[in-house]
Amino acid sequence: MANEYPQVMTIAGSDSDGSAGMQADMNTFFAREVYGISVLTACVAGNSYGIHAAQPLTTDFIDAEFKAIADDFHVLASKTGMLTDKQTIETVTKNYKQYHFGPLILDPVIITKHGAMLLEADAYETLKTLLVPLATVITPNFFELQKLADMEIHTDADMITAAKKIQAMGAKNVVAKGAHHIGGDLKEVKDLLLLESGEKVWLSEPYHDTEHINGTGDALSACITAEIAKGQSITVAVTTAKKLVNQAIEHELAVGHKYGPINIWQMRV
Ligand SMILES: Nc1ncnc2c1ncn2[C@@H]1O[C@H](COP(=O)(O)OP(=O)(O)O)[C@@H](O)[C@H]1O
Ligand SMILES: Cc1ncc(COP(=O)(O)OP(=O)(O)O)c(N)n1
Repeated sequence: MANEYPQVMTIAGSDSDGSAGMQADMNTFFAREVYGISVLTACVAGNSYGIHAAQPLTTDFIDAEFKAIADDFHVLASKTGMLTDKQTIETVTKNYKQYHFGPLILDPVIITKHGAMLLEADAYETLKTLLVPLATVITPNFFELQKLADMEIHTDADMITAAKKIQAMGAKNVVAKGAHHIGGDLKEVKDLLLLESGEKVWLSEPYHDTEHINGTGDALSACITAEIAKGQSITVAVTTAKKLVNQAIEHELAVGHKYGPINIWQMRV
């Protein structure tokens, strides 16, 4: 029977090494047993050593992808990834408002953990004003949190202040990642979930000392998207994603010669 299987969508760039971007999103959707649909925004040429080149797709082509999906599928939840520039953000916003693609999980990809910039600096304001207000969940990493909230973060209290600032921009629920960058204790990795109600939940998992952590942010936001599409609450979806990404980091996958991917097969259980 048509349209019975949970369908989710990623609006993201392709990462040629398979570790991050659309590839990580689709692998995560598969692992979490939802059907993944994709709007490709850009292509990245890279490998485990880093990113070599990036090419955005035209806005006309992105429009055509959205239309094709809207004409045929019943998307229950969606997520964003790499959006490159102002024009792409404007196009994504226009399409998101025009069609029905369910709750938006906004992964505000600005920079990878190895320092590659995936969003042009003059697009940060556009991201804040157009897409942040549409987000049911936003998942900034430590750098993105500071950029979006326009403040430095040194303490847990700063994390909370920054998350509240992003909520004030219109995002309903904020997952502020990477509190382990604060202080020297690397036994655990802590993220803050600031819920729409104002409740704060600290999510903690063991820290793993490995270089194979490409795509963690993508897998986390894709897993949240999948769990929400399956009907889970925000708290359960985020807690499940945090636990499963941790499992995928713990059982690392050795492919490539430098910074490898996480092991998304571990996210099936
Ligand atoms: N070395 C690590 N060990 C355990 N968890 C980690 C490690 N590095 C990142 N994480 C977790 O992976 C998730 C994604 O966070 P992060 O890597 O900061 O995002 P991004 O990929 O967007 O930069 C977070 O839940 C974070 O706590
Ligand atoms: C095409 C593409 N999109 C996103 C990323 C970054 O992925 P993310 O999981 O947010 O960050 P890292 O864990 O890879 O730092 C990417 N590399 N390529």
